[in-house]
Amino acid sequence: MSGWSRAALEALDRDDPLARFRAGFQLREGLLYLDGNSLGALPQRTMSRLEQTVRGEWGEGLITSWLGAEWITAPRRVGDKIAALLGAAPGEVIVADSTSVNLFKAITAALSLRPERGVILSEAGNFPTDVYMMQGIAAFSGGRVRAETVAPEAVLARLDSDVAVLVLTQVHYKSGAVRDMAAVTRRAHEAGALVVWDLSHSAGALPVDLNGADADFAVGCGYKFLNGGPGAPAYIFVAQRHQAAAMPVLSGWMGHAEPFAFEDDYRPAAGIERFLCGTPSVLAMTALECGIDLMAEADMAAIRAKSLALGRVFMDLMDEQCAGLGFTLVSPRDDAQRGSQIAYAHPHGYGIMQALKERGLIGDFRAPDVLRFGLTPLYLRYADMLDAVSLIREVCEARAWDDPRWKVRAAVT
Ligand SMILES: Cc1ncc(COP(=O)(O)O)c(C=O)c1O
Ligand SMILES: Nc1c(O)cccc1C(=O)C[C@H](N)C(=O)O
Repeated sequence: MSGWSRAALEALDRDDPLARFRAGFQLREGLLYLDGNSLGALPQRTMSRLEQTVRGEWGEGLITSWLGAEWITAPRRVGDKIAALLGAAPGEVIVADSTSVNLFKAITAALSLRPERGVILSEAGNFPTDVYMMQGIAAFSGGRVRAETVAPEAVLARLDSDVAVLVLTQVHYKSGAVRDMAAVTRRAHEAGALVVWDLSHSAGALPVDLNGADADFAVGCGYKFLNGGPGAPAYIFVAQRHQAAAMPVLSGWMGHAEPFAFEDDYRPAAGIERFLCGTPSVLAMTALECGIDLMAEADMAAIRAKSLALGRVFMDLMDEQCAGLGFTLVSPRDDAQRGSQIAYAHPHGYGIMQALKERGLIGDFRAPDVLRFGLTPLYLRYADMLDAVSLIREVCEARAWDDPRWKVRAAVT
């Protein structure tokens, strides 16, 4: 027995120091949104801010808004705000492009710092784009570098004098397991390698201390826990100590030392701006900034404490209500090793998730059999955990997965 009564959970909600944030999001009554680790919810303030940017800054100000509305400095301004969430210093993070593109930039910059080494290493089962980018870089290198993946538990032992760059995700997208950033970075540095961290499932979900961990490079998504909107721009961190020597391979004009000098030859900007490439999407950046500003009002220690507590409640209730229904916990039960999502494997995982979505619980399914439930402390309530698990039990007891509509998987799950 978990012992979690509705009254006890509602009492936790009443005492929740983050409770006020829920009203800051557009969430329809009755919806259980457990997918903020894939696409964060819409902050109310984003709508009015976007309208102001579109009508006033674009509509009225037109091109003068690049300076007048400070569009031109937005990548750095928003980057500095993200830096504060990641334990980085101002001038170490810039907002640009997608996470995939920033992976390319970070990996190639790291390779330029280790010209005598030829292996880009990652773990099997990492988020695909991280490994695909490694493979693309290796293919383009004409044999100079090789992309290699090993089993997660074999990564540290594989670090030797061949490895130039280690690419890892701090919180695993499928299991939610957390890597110890400081310990892994230390081991990589001892072996002479640099590390690129993908923080897509960490930023805004748990305290990150890039400089405390002596991190080299990091990248991450703006549209998950940072609530920046679908396709929000991503960010890249380059430690101050690497910035002067790390050469951008995507040498676009926005990363030039003097973009508006329109020189014939590329000269990289002195600082983090060299990791800009082309013109940023101002509307998307505006929406991202709203999400970041909202996140910055919350205490990260409170976010982490509530995220872990929501997870414990969810797992306790699953143990109690869904025992014997075919679920296997995929996420670590230990708080210290878990990010902000709970994943279960189930042989009918896809059908179960479709049935849940029809009934108002949105989570997601990751092939071949994983159901993922994202726990976003800014807008979820403890009582939502009980509603969610009760619905999961109902769907399973009714065998609602067994529906001809779900014999074929949708392209986006
Ligand atoms: C760990 C991780 N990296 C990268 C991405 C995505 O990168 P992009 O925004 O380039 O699609 C995701 C999710 O889509 C992810 O979970
Ligand atoms: N980036 C996504 C997209 O463009 C469509 C649907 C989902 C996504 C995701 O974010 C997937 C996500 N990174 C994951 O952890 O699985």
